[in-house]
Amino acid sequence: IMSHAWDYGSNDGPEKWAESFPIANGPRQSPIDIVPTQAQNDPSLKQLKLKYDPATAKGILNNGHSFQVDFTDDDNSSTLAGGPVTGIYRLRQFHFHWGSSDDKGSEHTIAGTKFPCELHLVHWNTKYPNFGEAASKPDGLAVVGVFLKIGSANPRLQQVLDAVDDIRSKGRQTTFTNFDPKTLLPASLDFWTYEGSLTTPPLLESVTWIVLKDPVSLSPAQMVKFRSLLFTSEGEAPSCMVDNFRPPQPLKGRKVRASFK
Ligand SMILES: NS(=O)(=O)c1cc(F)ccc1F
Ligand SMILES: [Zn+2]
Repeated sequence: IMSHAWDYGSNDGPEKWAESFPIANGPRQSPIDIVPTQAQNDPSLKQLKLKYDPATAKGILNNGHSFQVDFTDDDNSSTLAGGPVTGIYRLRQFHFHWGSSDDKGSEHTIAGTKFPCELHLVHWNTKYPNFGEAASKPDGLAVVGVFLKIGSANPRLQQVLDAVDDIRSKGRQTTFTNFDPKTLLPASLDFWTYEGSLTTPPLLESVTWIVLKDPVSLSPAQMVKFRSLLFTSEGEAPSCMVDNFRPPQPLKGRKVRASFK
């Protein structure tokens, strides 16, 4: 079989990942269930500073596990600073996780509540030379998580979803430019933060998670659009890209801090 073939199905799904990626049972795995009453307000947390230049949006790709919008990251045009991190982190890509029905789909949960979709904006620490190097360091990555809930249509998200028809199958990509991911964020940047990992193999324990408290909305029709993507390549028997979320992992003594009261 292909080396390190993993998926979300019943055979090679999350319960099996530890066989190829033993870190799956590590001390700082993601996602987690966030319990607001157990999060500690930390007044030392700075305001989250996000600066995104729409000109850095480059392309949109179906990678067989999700779809992602990639950004040029060869300068500090699109960055994250402040919040729980020190230094400057560069935006690399954003992607989503979603369910086959509206009652599941998010990776993080809030006191057991699942959302139909979750957005991840992936940034890497510029103290390292590139994303690949940073991804193997304990302070290498910072991922902003945003919950999406069913409600009114999200016009900004529609620009992303309009590109989905061109990348239906695994391996398809197309250009995607002039997009400001800040328009996908809620009004408030209140967040919870904890030390965790990538939520897909290789599950590297290099992520400072910054999960926004407030969700943004999308319409049922927009949710259906996510579910029109395929895990499979052209020519393979089609398999709908749905339920591409890892369930919450053990906290193992970690503290979740809140930027708000
Ligand atoms: N879902 S995630 O934000 O943890 C993630 C980001 C990457 F860049 C690569 C793998 C991942 F699983
Ligand atoms: Zn993700």
